[in-house]
Amino acid sequence: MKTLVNIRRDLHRIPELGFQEYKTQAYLLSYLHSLPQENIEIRKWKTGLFVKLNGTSSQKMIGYRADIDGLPIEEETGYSYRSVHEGMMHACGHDLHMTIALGILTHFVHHRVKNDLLFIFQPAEEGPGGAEPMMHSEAMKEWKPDLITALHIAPELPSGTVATKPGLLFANTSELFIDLKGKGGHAAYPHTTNDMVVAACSLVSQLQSIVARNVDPLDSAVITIGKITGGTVQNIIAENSRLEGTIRTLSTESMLKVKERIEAIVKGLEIGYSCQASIDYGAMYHQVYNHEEVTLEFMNFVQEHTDADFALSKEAMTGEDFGYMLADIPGFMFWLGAGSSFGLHHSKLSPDEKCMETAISVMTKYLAFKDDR
Ligand SMILES: CC(=O)N[C@@H](CCC[C@H](N)C(=O)O)C(=O)O
Repeated sequence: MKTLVNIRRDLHRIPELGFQEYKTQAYLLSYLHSLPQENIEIRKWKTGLFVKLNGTSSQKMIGYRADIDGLPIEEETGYSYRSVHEGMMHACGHDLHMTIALGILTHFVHHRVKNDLLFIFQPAEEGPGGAEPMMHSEAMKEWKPDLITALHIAPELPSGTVATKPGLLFANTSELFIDLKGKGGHAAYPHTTNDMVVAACSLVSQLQSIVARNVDPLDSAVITIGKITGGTVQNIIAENSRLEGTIRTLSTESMLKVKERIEAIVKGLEIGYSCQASIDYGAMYHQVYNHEEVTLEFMNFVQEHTDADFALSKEAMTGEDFGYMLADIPGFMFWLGAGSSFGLHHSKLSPDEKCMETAISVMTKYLAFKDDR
């Protein structure tokens, strides 16, 4: 049997983007098939999996979700087990999330509980979002959990720390794609063109004013443009440019306000730069809202019945489509400290693998505790 560390490293080597997690799914299936099969039911869903462990005398179904996709980042960790997929990396800890889920699942294959347990290996968390369509799947309709939980690694917290809070944990998100089309031409004749590199630069600056001047400072919002492309070569004025980004807000009102302002600014840009613009909001994620009672129970449980250090979280501007699951099923998400000096979405993210043992110990104890409640 492989160790958890070996499993994590195997998965780390093969990061795949959303809905392309074929090798990952095959790896997970091969591991699951190596376990005693008597009480396991497995259903594939696109590149994800639903894995049900049948309880001994089930009254309830408890769900545990792990996301499985990687990011389009060229890894720079220097690990001997670094990604073998060029330009892709598990830079958000989903390799650890999957390994932890397998660790919990394996424990309960050998130590059965009364409740049914549903492990959800979900594709495309980074985009375009697997949780919402998974919620509408046949498997989820038949195996809908009564309670659902998930974790996310937190590189900035000491390894093994468990952190969460009742209520709002993660922001509402919307992707943002803006395409600009003007008039290209010779670099030496700017007066005959409408330069879309200049328009894109101006737009990025104008977008900054929305959070600074249109959103209530006590109701946080973020607009990040993570990628700009435009033009063809150094001595041609660009006819096209494209901005790619994301919007984060703590309230839905602010999300609407931000979008309204983006649309007004883009209209102004069209007039000012004699160009055409189009806006696409891509994937939007529901906020992650932890159900009060069950989250408080978990927080007390961690402090009273486990060796893990507990910290009370603040809201974060990260997004997570697990929010869609929590919108329909009671439950909670928590951060798991992973002690890395490089953060999420960084090419050198190096989580401490020992945090996986803590998570498995906390969750196996907690799920056994929930068996009588
Ligand atoms: C935990 C985490 O980092 N999640 C991602 C989710 C991204 C959603 C979507 N692609 C977007 O950019 O809005 C995050 O960036 O917070």
